[in-house]
Amino acid sequence: MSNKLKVLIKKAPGAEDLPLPQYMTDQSAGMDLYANVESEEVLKKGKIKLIPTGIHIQLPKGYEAQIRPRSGLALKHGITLLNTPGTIDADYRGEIKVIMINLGEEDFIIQRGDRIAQMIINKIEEIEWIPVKELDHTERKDGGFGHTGV
Ligand SMILES: O=c1ccn([C@H]2C[C@H](O)[C@@H](COP(=O)(O)OP(=O)(O)OP(=O)(O)O)O2)c(=O)[nH]1
Ligand SMILES: [Mg+2]
Repeated sequence: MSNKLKVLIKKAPGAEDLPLPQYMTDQSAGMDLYANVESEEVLKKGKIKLIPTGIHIQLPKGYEAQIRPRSGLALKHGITLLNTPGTIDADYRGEIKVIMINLGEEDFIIQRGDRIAQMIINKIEEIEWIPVKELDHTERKDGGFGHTGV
């Protein structure tokens, strides 16, 4: 057994033919997700569609998954994810779906099994608030939003 993090995964009914999310190269950060659509879906220019990926996962407590767009689809077709990065909570047991939006000039066809997005698993910190009246002084103070120039 490798020392990689083990994550339980279950295919959605009818998605048995789709591959599990996959790293496409040796050191890819993201695993590509596949479209679990019937045969094809048209994502019309300017429109949003929720596209299922055919997987349910059980992340260990203290982890999240992020769903991010694929840059090739963004650059070539103006296809991105509306809520990027999408957040998959460790207690979510539903099918992972992606909110796709077509910002390109043409309608875009999503075929069953197309690689539509990528998923990154991260460790997260659960925090507890400590309410105070004053915070630490810094040089920046409340400067932000380009206060150092652009
Ligand atoms: O791109 C996404 C984003 C979210 N989810 C699922 C997993 C996630 O754990 C759940 C809730 O997501 P989020 O917290 O972003 O949405 P919300 O609007 O706050 O819904 P909720 O009130 O259910 O938390 O929906 C997806 O399948 N795809
Ligand atoms: Mg939420």
